[in-house]
Amino acid sequence: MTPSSSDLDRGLLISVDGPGGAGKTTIVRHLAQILLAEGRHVHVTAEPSNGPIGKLAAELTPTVTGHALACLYAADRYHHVETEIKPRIQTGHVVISDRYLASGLVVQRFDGVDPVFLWQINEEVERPDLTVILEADPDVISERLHARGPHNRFQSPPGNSRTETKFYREARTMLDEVGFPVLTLDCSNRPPEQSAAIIRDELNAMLEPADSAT
Ligand SMILES: Nc1ncnc2c1ncn2[C@@H]1O[C@H](COP(=O)(O)OP(=O)(O)O)[C@@H](O)[C@H]1O
Ligand SMILES: Cc1cn([C@H]2C[C@H](O)[C@@H](COP(=O)(O)OP(=O)(O)O)O2)c(=O)[nH]c1=O
Repeated sequence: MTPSSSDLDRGLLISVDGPGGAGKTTIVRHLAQILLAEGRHVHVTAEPSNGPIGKLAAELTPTVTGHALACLYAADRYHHVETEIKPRIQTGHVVISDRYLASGLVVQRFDGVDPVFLWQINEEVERPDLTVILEADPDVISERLHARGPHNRFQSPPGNSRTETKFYREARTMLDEVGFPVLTLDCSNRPPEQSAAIIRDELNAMLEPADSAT
């Protein structure tokens, strides 16, 4: 489907979450290229953000755990929304965030934080127009992580990919309950450009009813 000119001017927030090594950063890059080629204004961002709280969260992730780290990531998310995400949405950009709310509902569970607490500290953040949750066979993820190298302490222990997939499924259930649009995408066997094209198609399908109603 070809987007209309009103689609191209509309600011949106898309988040891409999923286990470390699933392919988030790679797919975000391809999605941005596709949307830019269609004439959209695109802004790619990530969490932890580049702002002061994001930098602190990244720096403290190896040593700070549990509720304190969960609150730090949530604080970064609110600051990220106010200083970077909302201003870009307001100027008509499609903002693509490599990790966002769904990661906030999942990662700190490895430190034993209750998912209801995680929801409560995140529930006022900007609602994404589309939350993409990547899934991949845990053995495929382990291979990709092994080849790339783990980025953080949550990715090293064996079996973590399997647990993380389960946590993301539970996060999806929470997001479904509050009516957030979620696309779960298995990217075990798909090339990343194909996953990006599926996300673009989902986005266009979501925009269609809004446009035809005007
Ligand atoms: N669909 C894919 N098929 C094969 N390898 C992939 C695919 N997507 C990503 N990779 C590779 O897997 C590794 C992890 O990808 P990355 O995008 O960094 O994941 P994430 O951001 O989810 O941690 C990288 O080396 C990347 O090149
Ligand atoms: C957004 C977010 C990230 N994190 C952590 C997980 C990772 O350690 C780090 C993001 O690292 P990153 O390099 O993006 O991991 P990957 O690309 O392999 O997925 O931030 C949290 O612990 N909680 C959060 O809410």
